[in-house]
Amino acid sequence: MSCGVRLLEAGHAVELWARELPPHTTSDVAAAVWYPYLAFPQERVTAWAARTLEELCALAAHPETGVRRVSGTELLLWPAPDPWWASSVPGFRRATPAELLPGFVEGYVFEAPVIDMRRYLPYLMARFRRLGGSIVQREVRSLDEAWAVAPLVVNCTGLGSRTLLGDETLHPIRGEVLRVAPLPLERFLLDEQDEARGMTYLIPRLDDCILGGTSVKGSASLEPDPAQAEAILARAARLLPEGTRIQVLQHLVGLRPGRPAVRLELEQVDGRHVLHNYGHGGAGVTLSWGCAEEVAALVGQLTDGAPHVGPAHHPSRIGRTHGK
Ligand SMILES: Cc1cc2nc3c(=O)[nH]c(=O)nc-3n(C[C@H](O)[C@H](O)[C@H](O)COP(=O)(O)OP(=O)(O)OC[C@H]3O[C@@H](n4cnc5c(N)ncnc54)[C@H](O)[C@@H]3O)c2cc1C
Repeated sequence: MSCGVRLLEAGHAVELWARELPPHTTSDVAAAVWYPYLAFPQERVTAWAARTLEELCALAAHPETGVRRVSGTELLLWPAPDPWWASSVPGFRRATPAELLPGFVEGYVFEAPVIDMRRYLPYLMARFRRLGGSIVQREVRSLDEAWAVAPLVVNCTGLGSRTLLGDETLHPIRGEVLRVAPLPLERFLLDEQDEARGMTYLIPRLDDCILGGTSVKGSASLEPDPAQAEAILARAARLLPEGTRIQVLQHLVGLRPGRPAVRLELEQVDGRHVLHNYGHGGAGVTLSWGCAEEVAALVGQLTDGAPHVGPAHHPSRIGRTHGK
């Protein structure tokens, strides 16, 4: 959706094809807080994440986008150096002892965009349509279907590329979160260091709170696991004032598109072009605008940078997003 918006803004004709639409995509399940997690390689991810951070902060000025800037703390059970993405986050600092909860020895304090996907995805779809883009719900079984109607395809099918392209480096990383009624919590809290215990995140939003989470590589089941819900609740309770009542509203499961490296590259097949943009792991929202802008720049280079303003006689399809 971000690619579609940027391509339309650059004057390309864009039609988006998707097998599932919100609220039925992986992106709908995202927690979603800006945080580079399980996405590689570090250098490209840092640049995409930094650019996306700027864009999300700008969107946070408009409440209808569902994006809000929230401060929070990542709690550490044992000392650790600054995370590699720290330099992307203005105001990143170490927690003072008063900001730590019992049992934690250190922490990072930072402000990050929190994106309420139930609001954000409809906002993006409306923005995409207002710019002249069209959305068609359909499955693509082979890129030939898209090339049949457009010279250039942008492939943003996430985990779908495993079947579509036979990309076996792409794998599901199953994640579960709970959407719960608002909690007495103004800041987000992250506690992800102890892998054996499992990661914990509490993300307050305007009218609910997201509790997470899990991360199981290779598991492709979308069935909510009640035992995981109990475990998430127990981990969250440790970070909340004693006796806090938690009312679960929804149990969500999604499959992160894991890959050793995000695939953002142009491929030429028998003289036809496809621009891949998939494999964003646990950070698809965090990298979205940075990647979209790189895609738009590559499309610009392919089309000699010439904007394609006005009605397209032969609109090109860009993968899930199509453009010219
Ligand atoms: C529990 C959980 C928590 C997460 N939390 C965060 C977070 O806090 N921050 C963050 O940045 N990220 C988070 N993520 C990761 C994030 O959700 C993903 O990285 C992101 O959703 C990937 O986006 P995408 O557009 O590539 O894939 P998707 O959202 O899966 O979209 C792919 C689209 O392609 C379509 N498609 C696939 N195959 C085909 C086909 N053959 N034909 C036609 N259409 C097709 C699908 O129907 C869908 O519309 C989380 C994920 C999970 C599961």
